[in-house]
Amino acid sequence: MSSRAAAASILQAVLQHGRSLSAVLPEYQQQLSPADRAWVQAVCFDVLRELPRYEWLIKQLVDKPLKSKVRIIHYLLMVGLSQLRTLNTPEHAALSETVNATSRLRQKGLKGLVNAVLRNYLRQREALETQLAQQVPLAHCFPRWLRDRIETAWPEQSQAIFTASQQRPPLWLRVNAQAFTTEEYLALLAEQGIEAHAHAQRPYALMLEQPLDVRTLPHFETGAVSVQDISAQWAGYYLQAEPGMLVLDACAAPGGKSALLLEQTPGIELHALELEERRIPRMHENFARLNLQVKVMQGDAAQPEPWWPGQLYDRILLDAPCSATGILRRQPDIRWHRRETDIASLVTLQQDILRAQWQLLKPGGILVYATCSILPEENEAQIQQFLATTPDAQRSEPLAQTGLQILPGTEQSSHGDGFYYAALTKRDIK
Ligand SMILES: C[S@@+](CC[C@H](N)C(=O)[O-])C[C@H]1O[C@@H](n2cnc3c(N)ncnc32)[C@H](O)[C@@H]1O
Repeated sequence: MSSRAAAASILQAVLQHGRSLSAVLPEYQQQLSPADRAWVQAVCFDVLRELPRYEWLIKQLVDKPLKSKVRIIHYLLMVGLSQLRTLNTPEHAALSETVNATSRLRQKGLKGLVNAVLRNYLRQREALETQLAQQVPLAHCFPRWLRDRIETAWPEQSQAIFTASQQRPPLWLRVNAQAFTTEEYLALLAEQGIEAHAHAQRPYALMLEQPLDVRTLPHFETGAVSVQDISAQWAGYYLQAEPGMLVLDACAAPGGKSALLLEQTPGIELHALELEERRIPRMHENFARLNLQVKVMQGDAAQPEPWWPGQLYDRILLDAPCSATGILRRQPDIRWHRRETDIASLVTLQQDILRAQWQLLKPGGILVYATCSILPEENEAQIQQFLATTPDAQRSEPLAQTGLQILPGTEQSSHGDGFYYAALTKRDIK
């Protein structure tokens, strides 16, 4: 399959058939060369991020909407336009390869149309792009309900959030504290000519200047480093686990935060729970690469009876299932799949999990509630509600006043994802 035809098929699967990009992309990428894999990903990310802009352009350039039987060509046109608008593909290659993909997709009869639309775009490019910027501003690249919620919650930061949510994230690494100091690992990177810099407050966090294939990093296979966004790297700091403690990671797959906890506080006993069976093998792979001992359990954090071994935990990390509105830049299809009604269901699910987990916490213990959401109802409002109805719960240092909401695109985020942390401690009120 050609890369253009693959990209069009992926977009159709995601946008017309409602499949998730993270499931569909690897299925097609398997059939492509490494260079084509990266190319297809770049096109799909671009189109999904700016979908309303591509829809608008096609509306201007195609007389009649394409019938459902030939809908694949609608997506192929987006692939063609993305090459001309964003990917800087030479024009002749973008045109001829996209037109050729029409036959690969068994729509030879529409070659002329694809050719005409792309040429038309090139002829009117400047005027179209000027009009486009007015007709479909940045905020319109997000569904109406989500845009409204973000603008209402964060009137001053919303533009920065929208801008950051359209950008490619930088690559953050977590140096394995059991293997190297950050300085030692920076020196290894420098030997290979890889530029990176350390975070001022998270001692094992490094940001690479240029993205690269992480498998080529020094000692990656033997667990020297892991990929982890900087916002996720605060989890251990707020949990404050100490050697000898029994710790639960209640929503653990793929195990990034579990690994951080064990690397940075060796000597804890860690239980990692995950609901979805299919996500568990990845956890085992990650822990094996890092040579970490974790008791992995499958079960529902909201229903502890079947899986809970019976001891109360000193620390619980609850990295709850959420709207993922803080990581729109990593999952550009989420905004088109989510419905506004999902938010209320997620808030209820989070509340159920939080209440069940609270019962498993020792008096004096700390529970850290985290999400990669930027919606207050999943975060600060959720915690306020919990505190108002849970007499033995109170906020814990260093988040004693309020939770920490990290917003993408703001200085405080260090180019990291949108994230939220609250730290709660259980008072002994007997
Ligand atoms: C935000 S992700 C966790 C990421 C993980 N902590 C890390 O840092 O690698 C949330 C996880 O919770 C799982 N999950 C969702 N509902 C759950 C439940 N009721 N009980 C346990 N796990 C659940 C999801 O399948 C998903 O793997």
